[in-house]
Amino acid sequence: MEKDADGFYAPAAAGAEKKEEPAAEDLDSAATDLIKSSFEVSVTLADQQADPNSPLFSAKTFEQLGLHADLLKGIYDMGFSKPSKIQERALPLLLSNPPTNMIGQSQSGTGKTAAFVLTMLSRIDFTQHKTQALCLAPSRELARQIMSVVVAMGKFTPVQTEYAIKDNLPKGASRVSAHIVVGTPGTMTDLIRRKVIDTSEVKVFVLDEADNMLDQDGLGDQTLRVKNMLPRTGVQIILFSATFPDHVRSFASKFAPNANKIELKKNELTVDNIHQFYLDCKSEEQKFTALTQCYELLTVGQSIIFCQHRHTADQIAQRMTAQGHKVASLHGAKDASERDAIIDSFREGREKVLITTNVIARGIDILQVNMVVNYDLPLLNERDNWGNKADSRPDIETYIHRIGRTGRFGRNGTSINFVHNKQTWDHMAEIERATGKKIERIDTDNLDTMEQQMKRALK
Ligand SMILES: Nc1ncnc2c1ncn2[C@@H]1O[C@H](COP(=O)(O)OP(=O)(O)OP(=O)(O)O)[C@@H](O)[C@H]1O
Repeated sequence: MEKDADGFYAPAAAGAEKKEEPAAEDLDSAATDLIKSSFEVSVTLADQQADPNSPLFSAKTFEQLGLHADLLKGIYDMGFSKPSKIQERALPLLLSNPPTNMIGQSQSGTGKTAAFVLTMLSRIDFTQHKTQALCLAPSRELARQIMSVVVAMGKFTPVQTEYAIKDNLPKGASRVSAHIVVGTPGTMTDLIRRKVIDTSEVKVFVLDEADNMLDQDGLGDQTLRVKNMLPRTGVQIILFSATFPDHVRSFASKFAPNANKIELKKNELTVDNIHQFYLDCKSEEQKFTALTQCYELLTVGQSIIFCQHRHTADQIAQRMTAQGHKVASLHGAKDASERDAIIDSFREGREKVLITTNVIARGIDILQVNMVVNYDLPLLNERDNWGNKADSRPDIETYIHRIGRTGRFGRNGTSINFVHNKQTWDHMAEIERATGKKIERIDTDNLDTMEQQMKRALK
């Protein structure tokens, strides 16, 4: 199967036909970047997959993991040659009978998607035209990406798929009989309630970004509602994430009882190939100046800039556009079709810089992204007992997921945090403590030194 420049698996021929042709100059630069990066990656990837300390290490082959021949064909067609550590450890447990629940943790970009997608595909009886696997993700962008992996891995199977995301089903659709349905919890609940999706034959229920999906302050209620509409017995529940904070862990164990567990230690939460920096700004306003100074670096590959609020993302995008830069902004206030167009265009490399909020902090896999900027550090949205906004604390999990948008599957990546006052300094120190990783200062006094320092990290 053809992989896009960024490694996104477009649904076979239909996707390829729909794609507009990029301008010739874009093609040139994309091709040069691609050749360079895939060469570097193929050299280092083999080394990393042979290093027992790497999250990409495996002692086994895909053949040894007990997968059906049609799925092996799909895997090799996607260009995978060896499993990663999480795939090697999780797949035999996931595929054994009787089916057992799984709570699986592995760092961002280490191949969790393949582990749960192969499980869904392995458990389907293709002679039955009934929905047998449901997968939930926190955003439509991630649901669409997971679907592209289902379609790519299932290319040599007769799998039928359907989305449960907003504005996607044809109006008036009365029944979905696809084997696998991937979606977001609100729409999935709605479609099951309206009996558009029949859950009576569901055998596998996957939560990607499971800690987020189970969080009682967020999507937890909706996810639980979906689970309560599934058969009481015989459903294998699979939870995956790079993070499982303590307050979610115990709920996860109740949600997926008697699960096999694969866990990370605290100091393993982030991968070493993401180089973390901070930029010392004098004020909130100086952050924007610093950002524009970094612009050349931001466009060396592709980059994602994270802001706390939608209006900040829009504002920065407007100001950068006014200065003649080509950037895109994406957040939850945009409508569904606009969101799809923006992320697809970024995946195709049409824009080099994407300014966004936490909406795409998790799961999004675009191999060409080699820099992530935390323009605002992520904050927990906490309230005190009286419902007032509590003192802000950094959101460690979101930080880990945000920086994980770069450094995918052994590639080098860089993250830059903007700090500008005592509070943001304290937040950064707390993030360093929690992840056990040092965040290095970037020297902004001398732009040349700064550029050299950053380019070294990107090599
Ligand atoms: N065995 C493999 N060999 C080569 N590439 C792989 C393999 N497994 C996964 N990949 C690639 O690695 C990248 C990251 O995989 P994936 O998106 O599944 O990571 P993840 O662990 O789910 O990350 P996150 O926590 O950010 O969601 C993808 O581009 C995927 O195609």
